Amino acid sequence: MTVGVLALQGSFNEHIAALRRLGVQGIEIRKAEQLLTVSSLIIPGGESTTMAKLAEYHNLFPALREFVKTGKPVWGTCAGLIFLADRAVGQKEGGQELVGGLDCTVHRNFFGSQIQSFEADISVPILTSKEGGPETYRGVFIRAPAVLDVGPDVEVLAHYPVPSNKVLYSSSTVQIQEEDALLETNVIVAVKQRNLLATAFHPELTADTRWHSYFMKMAKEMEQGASSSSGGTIVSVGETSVGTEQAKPDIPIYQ
Ligand SMILES: NC(=O)CC[C@H](N)C(=O)O
Repeated sequence: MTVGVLALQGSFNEHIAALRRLGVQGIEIRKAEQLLTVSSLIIPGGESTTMAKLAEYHNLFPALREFVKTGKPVWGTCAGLIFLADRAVGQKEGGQELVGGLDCTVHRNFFGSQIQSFEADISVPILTSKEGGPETYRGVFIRAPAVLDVGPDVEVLAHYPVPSNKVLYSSSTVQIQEEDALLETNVIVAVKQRNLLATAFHPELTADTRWHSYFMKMAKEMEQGASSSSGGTIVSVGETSVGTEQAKPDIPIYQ
């Protein structure tokens, strides 16, 4: 089982380092044909308009769509979430191309501008039940998007409660109401739809590798489901493997 990391722009090195801490080798993907060499893919955070322009320039969109369509596991973080969404609002003038496949609408900069970036502990029951560890996960939200609505096949994995009077955008599911000013709105920040996983925050910038481990297990389960003859092997770096003791991080990360 080999993991590709789209390496056009953004935090692809940090994802590769997080995978390495789990003993998994991440392969940088810059060309369409390289997608044929990996069985799962991570689309990192960064700046989605720039990333889309680069993907367009390198004619990557058809191959990325094909990868998603064939049911291979893909995880989009932040800008990667925007890439995977079927619908996006708050885009720059002229819009931007999306890979799509994930039946949801995202708001590109839901939480505001770069200076409104923040960190918060979010409750992710599925992560705790599958990976153990603390009840909450430290989410790093950098000019983060959010999911405004989801289709029937999309599972919501995490919400971030925002005081309703701070919600900058309203839609059918995310609404601001004067009388609700002191109430909280549960904004969707992590979702899963069959082979697709998406988070509005940046797990690759924390020391906690549970999201990467969760994605690896999801990929492994899907691969085993797809081919009962082979369970797939993780390309290991050093002697560690998924779920074993973590090696010392080799890049600066938020603790
Ligand atoms: N940290 C991120 O990936 C930010 C994404 C950003 N909101 C965008 O439009 O691309």
